[in-house]
Amino acid sequence: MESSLEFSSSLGSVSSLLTRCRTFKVLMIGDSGVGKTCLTHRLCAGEFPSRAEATIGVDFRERVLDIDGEKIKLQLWDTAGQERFRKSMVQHYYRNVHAVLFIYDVTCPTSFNGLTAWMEECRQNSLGLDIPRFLVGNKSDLRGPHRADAQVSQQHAMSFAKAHRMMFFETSAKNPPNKHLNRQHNDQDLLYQQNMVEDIVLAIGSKLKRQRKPSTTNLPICNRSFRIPNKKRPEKEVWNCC
Ligand SMILES: Nc1nc2c(ncn2[C@@H]2O[C@H](COP(=O)(O)OP(=O)(O)OP(=O)(O)O)[C@@H](O)[C@H]2O)c(=O)[nH]1
Repeated sequence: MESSLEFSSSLGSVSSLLTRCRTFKVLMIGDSGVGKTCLTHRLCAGEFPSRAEATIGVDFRERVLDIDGEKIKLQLWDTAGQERFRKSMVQHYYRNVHAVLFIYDVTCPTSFNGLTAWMEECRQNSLGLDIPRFLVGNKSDLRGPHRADAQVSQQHAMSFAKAHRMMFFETSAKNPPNKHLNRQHNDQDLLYQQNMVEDIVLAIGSKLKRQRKPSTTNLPICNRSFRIPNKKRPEKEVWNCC
């Protein structure tokens, strides 16, 4: 009896080992301070980190999703926004990328204007237009009725997303999402949702699941960090960009 139990449990482990799990590399890019690290934590661990420091080189986080019975692993590459912490890494960022999240801060129009430069960097690194792109306006919890000129309007961002065939989300890595606020869909690839961190993960996973060339067995097996050695990791400065 004991041995048959052992046998069936080892069969279970073998079958779980054989369970298909495709890994996709997802690049998080955007100006320094827009919240790439916090959003990566939130998307993968479901929480806002208690401390945020400037990313040096790149950090990794992973999230495994079950989409219609298939395991999809998203490997989020949280890249450095500051030029001095990224310049020697840029080529690594863009190798074998399956999706890109362009992130800006909704309370910082400069970070939105900076998206063109990030798109240009993608182009220079031969990122094909077939790679799914997502536009994410972060820090929606800081939106207020005042100083509309110091915020990026949702209409403006939506037009940008539509023009560049991106799926658009506005969210906050900090505040819990409210699934029932201001939700609008249309049947195009463009999707606008307010404050839905979890829906961003699902949208990326669902989009990638439909991709024909998903397998990335050549991705490095790396759990968390890939940093430029011998550089001190400074505390994040307070951001007053706009
Ligand atoms: N209020 C609010 N603050 C946020 C949010 N996301 C990030 N922050 C804050 O914004 C600052 C920068 O966040 P990071 O996640 O380190 O920004 P980053 O884009 O990774 O910056 P780099 O690593 O320099 O590229 C930190 O002080 C965070 O606490 C958010 O959704 N709401």
